[in-house]
Amino acid sequence: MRPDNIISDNFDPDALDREYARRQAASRPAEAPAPKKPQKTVKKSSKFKDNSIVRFVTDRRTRTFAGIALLCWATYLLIAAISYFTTGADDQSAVLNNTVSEMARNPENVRNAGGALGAFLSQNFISNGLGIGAFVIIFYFFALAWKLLNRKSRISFWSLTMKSLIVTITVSIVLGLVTYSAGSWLYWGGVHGYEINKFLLANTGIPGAILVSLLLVGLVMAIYLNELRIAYVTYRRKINAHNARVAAEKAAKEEERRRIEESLRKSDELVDNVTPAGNTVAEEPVTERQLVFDEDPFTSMPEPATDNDRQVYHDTVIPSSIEPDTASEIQERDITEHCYEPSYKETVSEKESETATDSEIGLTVKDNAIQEAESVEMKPYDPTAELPRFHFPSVELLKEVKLKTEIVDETEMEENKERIIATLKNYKIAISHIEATVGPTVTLYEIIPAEGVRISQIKNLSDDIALSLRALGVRIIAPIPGKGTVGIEVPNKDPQMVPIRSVITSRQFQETKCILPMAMGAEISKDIYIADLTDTPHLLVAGATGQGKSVGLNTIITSLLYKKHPSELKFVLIDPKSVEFNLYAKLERHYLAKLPDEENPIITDPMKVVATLNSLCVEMDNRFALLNKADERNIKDYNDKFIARKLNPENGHMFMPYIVVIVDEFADLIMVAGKEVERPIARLAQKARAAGIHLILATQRPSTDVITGMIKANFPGRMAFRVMQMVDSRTILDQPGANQLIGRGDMLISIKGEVKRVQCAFISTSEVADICRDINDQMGYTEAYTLPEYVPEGDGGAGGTSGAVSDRDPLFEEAARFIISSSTASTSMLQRRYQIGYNRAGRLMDQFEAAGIVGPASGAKPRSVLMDSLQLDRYLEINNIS
Ligand SMILES: Nc1ncnc2c1ncn2[C@@H]1O[C@H](COP(=O)(O)OP(=O)(O)OP(=O)(O)O)[C@@H](O)[C@H]1O
Repeated sequence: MRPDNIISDNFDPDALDREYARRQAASRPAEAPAPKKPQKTVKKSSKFKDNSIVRFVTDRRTRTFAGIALLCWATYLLIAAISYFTTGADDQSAVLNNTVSEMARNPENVRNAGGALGAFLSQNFISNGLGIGAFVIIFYFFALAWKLLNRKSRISFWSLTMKSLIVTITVSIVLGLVTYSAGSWLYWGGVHGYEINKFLLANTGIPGAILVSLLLVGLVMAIYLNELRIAYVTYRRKINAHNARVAAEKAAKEEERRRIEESLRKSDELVDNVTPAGNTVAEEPVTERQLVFDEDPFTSMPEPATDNDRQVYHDTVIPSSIEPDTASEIQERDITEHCYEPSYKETVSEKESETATDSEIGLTVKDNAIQEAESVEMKPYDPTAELPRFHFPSVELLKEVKLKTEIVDETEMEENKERIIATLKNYKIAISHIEATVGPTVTLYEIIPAEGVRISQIKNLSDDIALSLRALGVRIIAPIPGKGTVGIEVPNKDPQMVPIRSVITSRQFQETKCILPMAMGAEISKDIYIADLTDTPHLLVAGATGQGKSVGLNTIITSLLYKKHPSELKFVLIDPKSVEFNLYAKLERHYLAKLPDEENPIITDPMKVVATLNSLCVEMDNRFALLNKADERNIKDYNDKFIARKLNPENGHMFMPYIVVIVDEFADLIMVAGKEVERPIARLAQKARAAGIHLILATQRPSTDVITGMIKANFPGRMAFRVMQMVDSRTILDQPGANQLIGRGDMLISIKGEVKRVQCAFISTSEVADICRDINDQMGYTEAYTLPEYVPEGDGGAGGTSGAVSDRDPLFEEAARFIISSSTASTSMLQRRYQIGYNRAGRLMDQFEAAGIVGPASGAKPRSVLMDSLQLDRYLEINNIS
């Protein structure tokens, strides 16, 4: 028997095999041949034997027997050791001069409760051995016995042995020192403690001996401090859990009490309404119950959920004068109307159905009575709990830019004023008042025309005013909506940039209540302009090249990153140019959403864009299904309900993050994928808002072939940077103005029909990189948010791949010839060649595969072409295709 293996914490039968083999090998005669071979033989030959030993040792009965034996042994030792303190002095001479059997022959000479053996063991373990430290050994035996008897015990054999040993030695040495000079019949630290201290005192003096003792005490404390801490934490946790349970029960009871009160109150009203006027019998129970209530409805009234509740409730609440049918109706209506809390409702419904059968009053249990699990006692769901330590990027990552205090000097302003007045005068337009507001890039001169002046007259003078002011891009707003004035925006000679830091640290942004705040920059009034993307709800961004679109998109993303936890927001970043969004790839595990198995978190391949957009449509549909199931109409209410734990995750409910889809260079996408892209975009734009999906499309070319009527109609939010032609301004804003902007982030934003001129906040690429790095350095999810898989129509279906004539694409023959002539077959090639979308090209490729023209797909590589043109001719002929 190998006790080590029996009592080891992590018992490993293989280890037992190995150990056994090792010992067998060790016990072999020295002249045994080369060590390796025989060892193997031994192992093999003893396998059967080993297994039976292992089975025996690990058998539950063996362990139990060993445990009980050890327990008895430890108890015996304890009794003998305790008895030793009162009998040891008397037994000492007998023990020292006799053997155990000699003492046993004269039991009258031994007083120890453990008899001769007890006296012998006590003397040798305590006085001659470890002193009081021997008790630690006894404790050790108890602990081992417990471990053997209790399989779930988490005591580790080696840890227990080591710790017991250290404590035993410490107790022995420390007591040996403390009682070194005490004249006693016993060595309190045992001979062991005494001898060590004798040695230490002789060699190191008192300080050396004390230091050794202190060192040992320190070691023991270090070992047990952690254990004590763990024990304390476990204890606290138990106490807290208990308190929470008690509080929850109390809250639940309180809630139930409130509901019952409410329920009874309503039934009173119903009874009053149903009871014929002047019926005195009806009044009695009400008064009675009111009296009962005044005492305590919970002690004096039976709870409706108990077995007799229906009857009591019936008897008390519903007057006997009411016809049974009416009574049951009242009951049913009352309960279904007022007991809407699921936990209670379930109970009541069950009870009701039972009672209904009993009393045959025909109560029906409504299916919809069981709603989503609601638990009053649970804390609200915390979506951020998975990443509890996530912190928003520090504003220190954004550069502090020293701004000039004076953007426009007084003389410049006065000169401009004079020129405006003079120009207007030339056209016989008199003004009664002029006032200037200096913004970061433009100054707004607000004039109040004299009476009788037609506004349109001023409107037509923008070019003349621009000429006289020698300024580019003068914009006239006539009249300024909501004010009785005409505005003339004149660019400042020295436009000022608006650093993103000033926007992010602004009070407006810090205190904003917007759900998805886009802090875009500063208005002319220098107020920070913040729009809520959820109100927008989809945004078109346009501007000629180099006018600030990309910076604008970065500003939007940054302001969202500074406000939304990764659990609340996901981005789908589409960048056909493959340059703008690369930096954001670092946000993958925190903020990005992508298709399953997609490697690149930034979508650059137009074909994948189509798949992603369609997948977003599936996500939208899935979300709507959940909203319907939860009886909610939009994501906000749904999430609120989920947070309040009124929706059961087991029924598929989950917290939904907002999804913001941003496409940089939409024109490129439309050119490649055309309708294939436009269709899902239009679908999303029409419906996705309620599902928390918002789109931002940016384009350099706001022409009507890119921003089609369908797109325009569904994108109410517009953001226009400088465009070169008025027609582009009209396309994007439905009015001129964007062509008069001065560039470098100067923009017009139209949200909910209101147009504002804003200087877009500037964020540099290095700042974006720093923010992304800061987020990436923090703990994130294991992967990006996974969008649902999208299976293109016809994929895998008979129609798509069968190659049936009716399903065959009209381009089949032409495209097949093209593929054969070019000896390569890829979907993107077909798309480019025939200007078709990804889905159609994919379908064509499937038909080619079904016809045996091309081989199966092999990852990203083009498919192999399996036919030559002659074979193709034959195929077409046989299948009657031409
Ligand atoms: N808000 C701004 N404040 C100050 N300067 C800006 C601002 N926005 C853009 N700029 C300047 O204009 C340059 C071009 O901006 P950006 O890259 O955003 O243009 P774009 O419209 O995206 O161009 P493209 O369509 O060619 O990508 C920037 O490098 C910067 O110098």
